[in-house]
Amino acid sequence: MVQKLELVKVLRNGKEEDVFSDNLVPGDIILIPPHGCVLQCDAVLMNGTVIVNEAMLTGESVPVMKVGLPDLEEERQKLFSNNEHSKHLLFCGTQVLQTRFYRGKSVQAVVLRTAYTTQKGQLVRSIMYPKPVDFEFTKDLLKFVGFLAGIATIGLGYSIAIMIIPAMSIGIIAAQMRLRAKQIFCISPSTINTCGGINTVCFDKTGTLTEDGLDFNCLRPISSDVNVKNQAYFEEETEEFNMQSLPLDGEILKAAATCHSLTIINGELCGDPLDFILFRKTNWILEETSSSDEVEESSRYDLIQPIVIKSPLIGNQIQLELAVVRQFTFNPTLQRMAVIVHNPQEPGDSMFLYCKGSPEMIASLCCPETMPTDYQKVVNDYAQHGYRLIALAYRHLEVNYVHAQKIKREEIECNMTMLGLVVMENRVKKQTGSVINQLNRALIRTIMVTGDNILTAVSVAKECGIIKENKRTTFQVILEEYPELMEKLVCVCDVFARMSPEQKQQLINKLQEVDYTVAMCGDGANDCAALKVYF
Ligand SMILES: Nc1ncnc2c1ncn2[C@@H]1O[C@H](COP(=O)(O)OP(=O)(O)OP(=O)(O)O)[C@@H](O)[C@H]1O
Repeated sequence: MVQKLELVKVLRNGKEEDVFSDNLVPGDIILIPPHGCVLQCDAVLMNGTVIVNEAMLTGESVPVMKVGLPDLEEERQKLFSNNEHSKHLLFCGTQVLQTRFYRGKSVQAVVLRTAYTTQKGQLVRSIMYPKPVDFEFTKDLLKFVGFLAGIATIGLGYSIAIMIIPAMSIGIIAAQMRLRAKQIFCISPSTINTCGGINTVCFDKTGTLTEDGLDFNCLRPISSDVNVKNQAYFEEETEEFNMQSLPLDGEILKAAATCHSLTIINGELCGDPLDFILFRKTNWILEETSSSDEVEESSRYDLIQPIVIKSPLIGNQIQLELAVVRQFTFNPTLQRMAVIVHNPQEPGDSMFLYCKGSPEMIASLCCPETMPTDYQKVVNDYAQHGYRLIALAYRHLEVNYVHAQKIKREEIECNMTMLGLVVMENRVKKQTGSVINQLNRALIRTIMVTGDNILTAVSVAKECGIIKENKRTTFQVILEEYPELMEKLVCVCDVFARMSPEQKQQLINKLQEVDYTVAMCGDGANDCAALKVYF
């Protein structure tokens, strides 16, 4: 049930061997085929990058990119941790869609766990043998049965006490059948009683309360013409990316075209919807080199990772080609992603870092003189109207290819130049309002837990009926500085914004500590921790 019996290529004693998947042991080095495969164990990626579909574990339909463990002395000293090294972990049952590698070297991973000890194995175990849950309801039921039994012993109704347990079981079976008729399958029947007692439901915003897709609204480029006012300033709002009309020689366009984790799978461009919309808007072209032309492409781009982004061919304009040398994938805790880009027409040690992320985070990493004085005001104006904002920044780097592969992101994601803001619209789902309304009418409290900006969150919360008035707080500050206030705040606040995955989990814990019975509703990988606490 956990793993299929398949032949897997492993490297043992320096030789390639085919072994059956049930003979894999922790420490084996597996070779991942370039055309992909379904993984039969949990493993740590050692080199190259792979695109994996983890839908069967996380429910996330967008494929994710995993990168090889960095070959750094510092990294070797660290103890392996599932959370910290999640970008290097491949899970049993997930599907590798694509691999990227250099100089014909095969992509290797070290087996970490097999069979029932894998993440999938643990999931199967928890479904087959759910933990006995000590629900309040069951406790109360036993007390009640005890009470009736007491009465029965004094001769009033022995038969009632005997009947109460079968009656409860029949009730649960009937409830299960009603749920099944609505296509709701319950793996732990005792949970049904608890669901009846739910008085709080937490919702993730993006993709749960709002649509998965986004609409591009406009671009707010920043002028670098600091001579005029000695400070950068926002240019006019524009609806198109146009190289000629954009400042800084089109750096903002290059940032939007290269700073993403999109990939081509079966001829189709796949990835994060936000990245997808932004890239599509630029009209640039993404090319992935296949294994057959890998050597030729590698030599063209000085052996860099074979992702090439080209500007569209318009009239007799020169086509610009940029190669993505390294990707620092999006991390919700860091609220940003970045890429190192090289133009093969320029010297080998001239590279650019393009970074995009939340407006607050990117602003904190930019040089102050590159920031318009009204930056916060412009951000707040859009956020108050419910727009989703992404800031873009860049920095010139003097590093060669080898150095670019080893450099730590904290070392380069600083002293950047702010390029501008991308304004996106994220519409509320049609059914959201009625669901929230239904919950409110049933006197069930609704809470929004989101990684997005507080003003955007409040605007969306108002639109879908979660709040009627502004209530704001900064979760982390209160958690660290005033832990004694936390219990009171979780009882009154209805919107929790800029929440990292760990904070979402902490919030659910806190609500449970103050005796709320909490349900969590989320769609993304950043909700997994919070979803898990509920169970
Ligand atoms: N692909 C991306 N590239 C760069 N920055 C991003 C990307 N996706 C999101 N961000 C920024 O990081 C912030 C945090 O993202 P996160 O996924 O935790 O929350 P969210 O998507 O805004 O909301 P929710 O938690 O409701 O899904 C976002 O508000 C956005 O500013």
